[in-house]
Amino acid sequence: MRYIHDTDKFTIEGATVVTLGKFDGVHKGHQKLLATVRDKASGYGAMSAAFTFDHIPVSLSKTPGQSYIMTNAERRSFIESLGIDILVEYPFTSEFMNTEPEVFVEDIIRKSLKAVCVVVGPDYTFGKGGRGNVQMLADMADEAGFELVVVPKECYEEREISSTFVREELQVGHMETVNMLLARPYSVNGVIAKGSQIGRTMNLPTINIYPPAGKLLPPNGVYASVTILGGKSFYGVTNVGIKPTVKDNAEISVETFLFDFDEDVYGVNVEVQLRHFQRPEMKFDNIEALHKQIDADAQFARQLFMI
Ligand SMILES: Cc1cc2nc3c(=O)[nH]c(=O)nc-3n(C[C@H](O)[C@H](O)[C@H](O)COP(=O)(O)O)c2cc1C
Ligand SMILES: Nc1ncnc2c1ncn2[C@@H]1O[C@H](COP(=O)(O)OP(=O)(O)OP(=O)(O)O)[C@@H](O)[C@H]1O
Repeated sequence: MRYIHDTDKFTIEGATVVTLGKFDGVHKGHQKLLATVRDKASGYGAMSAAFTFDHIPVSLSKTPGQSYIMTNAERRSFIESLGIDILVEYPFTSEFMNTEPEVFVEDIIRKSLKAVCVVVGPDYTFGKGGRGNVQMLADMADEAGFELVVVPKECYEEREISSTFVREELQVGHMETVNMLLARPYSVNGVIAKGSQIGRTMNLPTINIYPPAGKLLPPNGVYASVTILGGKSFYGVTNVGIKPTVKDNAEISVETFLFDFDEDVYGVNVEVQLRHFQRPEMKFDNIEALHKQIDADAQFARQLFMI
């Protein structure tokens, strides 16, 4: 996949079929758009492209101080896995925010992207003050030389799927719903760090990762999880939180006890998929009480996974 970023000047040799938006989480609705882009691109013999932004300023987001379902690196790698040829991560500057929608269509969609087909949802808006919309795209399509495809909204239980919907469910730990909306498991990716090694003394070897800043996490607590490590999947149980029983700092870690696994793995990249919320994180009176609870957590997760 060609990855265009950190520049507002780019040219693409040849035509594209493009979809545009924020694509946080790349949920089921986004995936439908991207699948349409791929189909249309093969019909046109053009390249498939997604146009998004490096970041949306917090002041503009619907939820102030908002974090994101996916980091840019996660979004990029998932979009690549969907077989998209070009990803543009455009700098979201104040100059860009003030671009009139007609100028956006002319400069970006027509000249830079050389779009022969534009695929969006019915509520797509763009340009200064969000004045550009699907009607405007339809009015400009002939002259600008592209076909406009408007994909109907994908719904879940009668509500339109959106990144906002995913965030709401994630923040209350409804992992089954989140994973349904995302059409895949929500995951946290990171490099395995050394913990304080207390786990080993409890006969509970764990892998610790520190989620990147800006990554939206579900509530602190214990989750039945599947970890992808070295191309293999491992069932386990994961604590998201600050380990109040043993730590006095507030750094959030994602710590997983993998079932039937006993290797020293540090510095390796893993993906921890959170499948089911089991209980909130708690402060225990002593390590023994904590250990007993973790045994019960592991048993519960094993039952859930039927292993
Ligand atoms: C499944 C699981 C559940 C946990 N639950 C809690 C908890 O409720 N409260 C807490 O303080 N720590 C909890 N922890 C974190 C433990 O305190 C931690 O595993 C142990 O202290 C080892 O930490 P270390 O990796 O930094 O050595 C949990 C860990 C796991 C793997
Ligand atoms: N459920 C959906 N079905 C089909 N297309 C969708 C769906 N949700 C969003 N889209 C389209 O995907 C593109 C990118 O959407 P974008 O990420 O900007 O918004 P969103 O997913 O609705 O999230 P937010 O809640 O932040 O507004 C837009 O063209 C939008 O219309």
